[in-house]
Amino acid sequence: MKVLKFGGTSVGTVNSLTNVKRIVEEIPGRKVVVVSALGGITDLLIATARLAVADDIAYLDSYARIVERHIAVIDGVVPESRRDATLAMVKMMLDELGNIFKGVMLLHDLSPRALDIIVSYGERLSSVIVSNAIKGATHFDSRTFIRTKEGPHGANVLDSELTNRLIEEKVCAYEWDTAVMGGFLATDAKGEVTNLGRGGSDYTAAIMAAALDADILEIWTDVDGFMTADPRVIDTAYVIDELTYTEAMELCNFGAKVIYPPTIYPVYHKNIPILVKNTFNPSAPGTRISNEPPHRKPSDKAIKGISSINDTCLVTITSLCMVGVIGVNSRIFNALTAKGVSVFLVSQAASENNTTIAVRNADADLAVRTLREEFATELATGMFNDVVAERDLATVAVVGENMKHTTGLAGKLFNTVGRNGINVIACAQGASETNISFVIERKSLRKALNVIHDSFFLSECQVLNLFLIGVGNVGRSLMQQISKQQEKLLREKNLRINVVGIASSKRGVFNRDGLDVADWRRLLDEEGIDVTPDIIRREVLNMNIFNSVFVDCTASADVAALYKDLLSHNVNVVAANKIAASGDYDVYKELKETARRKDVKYLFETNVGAGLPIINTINSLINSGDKILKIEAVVSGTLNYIFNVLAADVPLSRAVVMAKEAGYTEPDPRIDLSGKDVIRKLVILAREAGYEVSQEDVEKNLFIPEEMLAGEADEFISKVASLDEEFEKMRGDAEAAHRHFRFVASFDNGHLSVGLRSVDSDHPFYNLAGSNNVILLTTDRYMEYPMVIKGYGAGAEVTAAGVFADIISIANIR
Ligand SMILES: NC(=O)C1=CN([C@@H]2O[C@H](COP(=O)(O)OP(=O)(O)OC[C@H]3O[C@@H](n4cnc5c(N)ncnc54)[C@H](O)[C@@H]3O)[C@@H](O)[C@H]2O)C=CC1
Ligand SMILES: N[C@@H](CC=O)C(=O)O
Repeated sequence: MKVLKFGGTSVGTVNSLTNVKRIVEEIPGRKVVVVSALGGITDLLIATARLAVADDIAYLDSYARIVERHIAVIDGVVPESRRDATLAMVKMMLDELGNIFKGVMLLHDLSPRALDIIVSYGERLSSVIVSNAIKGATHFDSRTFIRTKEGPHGANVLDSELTNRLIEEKVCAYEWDTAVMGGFLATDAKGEVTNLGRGGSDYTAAIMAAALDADILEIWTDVDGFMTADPRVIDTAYVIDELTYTEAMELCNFGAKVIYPPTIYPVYHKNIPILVKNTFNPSAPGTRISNEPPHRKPSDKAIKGISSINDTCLVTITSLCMVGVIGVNSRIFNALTAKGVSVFLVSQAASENNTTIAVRNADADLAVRTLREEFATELATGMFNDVVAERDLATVAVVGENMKHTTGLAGKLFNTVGRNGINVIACAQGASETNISFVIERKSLRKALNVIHDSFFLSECQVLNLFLIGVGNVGRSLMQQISKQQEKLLREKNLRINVVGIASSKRGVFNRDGLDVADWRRLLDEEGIDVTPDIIRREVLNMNIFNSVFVDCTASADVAALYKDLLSHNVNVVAANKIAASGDYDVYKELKETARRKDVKYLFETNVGAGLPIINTINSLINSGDKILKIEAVVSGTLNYIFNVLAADVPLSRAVVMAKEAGYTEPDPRIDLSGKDVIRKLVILAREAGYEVSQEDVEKNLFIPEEMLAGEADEFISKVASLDEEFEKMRGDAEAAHRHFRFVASFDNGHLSVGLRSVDSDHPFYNLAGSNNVILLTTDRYMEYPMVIKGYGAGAEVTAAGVFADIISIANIR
């Protein structure tokens, strides 16, 4: 036999009721159908009662809506043959209800008992309608067999013994094929109407399933089953196919509202499985909850789901005198129990110096007052410190039976949230190891849920959330590459590149759900806001999104100045911009140190040699114990290109324009022509090789007169033309002598220099075409034959590819 429970959304409309009718009528054999009130009716009943007691005549309109809703569904789902009889029954109940509202208004009295009676009409009405809608169904009035008694703090609790006996007498004793009854409803020993609490229809169904030894309890709702996390917060959350009773209990005790927590106890004792199904998608398999799901494998994910409470206050009691004193915790809990304060998390360090409890924000004042009263003497004598409450927090619970004995799980969990800048304020893990709960600031809840979901492979993919700053040559190329590669990375590497921010120097567009990079121009124009670097910083930090990467494709010092703050807030930084890595040494060190401390990345591989693997190679050599003794390099794509294209008919001024058009130069080409770009790169190389050097330490042998560099960038090209003749002569002489000009950077025995050199055909720099770069690294291990890295050293495509590689390296994919 099956017991099926249909919630308010399932019986809320003619359409959904039609589904219910179909689902039930297709089931062969005996079944019990438990229904909630029509969706929204319980709230409407309460609201109408409140209007009535407040003497507000608007209660009549509200009551009329209740009447209309019920009549409409009868018209829509009850077969014609039973429609009049059903209407008559329902109208009689609605008239009674109308009279009760009238009484409430006249008496100005809405006692809890009256309210219980009023809300009971929801299920009484819906069950009569459903029983008449379903072919061959028999209606049972659950008030006659679900019995409550008074529990702690005057609450109604199930009298299970009596209820089971009454079910035998009032239900089992009769012949029926389909029994339909209202959930939630009950009566007490005096015959007064009571109920099983909000959500109690699930509980009624579980009680029936246990009493009747059903084969299965089916909870029909409006979702496909238990999800790995709240899908409103995590768009990659998915339905869990199987859960144990413990896992389901842990999840729904802690925020997942799929089933009412007490539902699990009665069926758990009888080992009756629960199947959570979607009335609106009956073919979906749903979630099966049982003692030992048949398909569970040891290789299953350790974490089955995550749930959370967005409403937490931590109350802490501290004293150095608590150590070893027996009974402090017992006093805390007894005092709170006496006041009906529910505690859902407890944390006490082994030092016993303090006990922290988590309560709902609404209970916080009462909890603090209660504990201050309980420990009044200790507080007065200063033995105990004042009781403190920290509000506006959230609790996250990760749940899974496979967590048991999965070594390193808690470590990974806290590391993951910590790397994303989320501070864990309190935590608790029971020895059963099926739940790790921790408390964080409420504003970090979304980020925490996402990052846990992402990192524990509950999500089908890893996510990197990118802010792309700078939409010039490199930035645009990067967007094209991302747009082209996004789908493949997702498909083959389970890596989702989610661009959540794009900014030019003037406009920025930000959206945590992701932006279409292919459409960046329109997005900036139509949906963008005016930005400055400080606004960009605010947008990034306010979004507070997990696994975030700030990608700087500008040459702006103001943008580079944001890195420290971003890294401090656990935002990874990938920079094509060389300003930070080559500027003030202390800043460079601090950025690296901050990244290390915050366990995020500060990557700038493209700062030297664009897409060539130079910085990573130096890092690998150093980390494996090598020592860089000497660096000789041609690292200006622009200058190398210029010296390669100079010809009788291509003067210097033309070559500079060509380099700019090819996308090799810095936004301001004077940075290249003045040698500054090479100086920056040499400093970065030496620093990465472990030397504390600055741009001032570089000996400069430059070829553009200082005075030509003054003024505006645009004027520079026309000024350069005055050097054309001199350069043509130099070029002619070099050609005649079979020599090539190269602008060489050198680090040798601690000495840094840059300068123009002419090299002959024996020199390794002689054959260096186009904008190519070459780096010779002489190290302890590469002494006789230096390591050579050579290839394209500038250009939007290769640089963007290098930036992209830095970004991807932040994700843990292979
Ligand atoms: N082009 C190349 O071959 C290589 C370039 N790089 C570096 O990449 C960076 C970008 O170079 P390109 O794309 O060639 O230059 P670009 O001039 O084409 O692009 C820079 C972009 O940054 C924007 N920008 C400036 N200030 C900004 C701000 N405050 N906020 C947002 N955007 C801002 C500019 O409007 C411009 O669109 C530079 O730092 C350069 O040194 C590094 C390696 C190679
Ligand atoms: N302007 C630079 C670009 C790469 O860093 C160059 O010419 O090398």
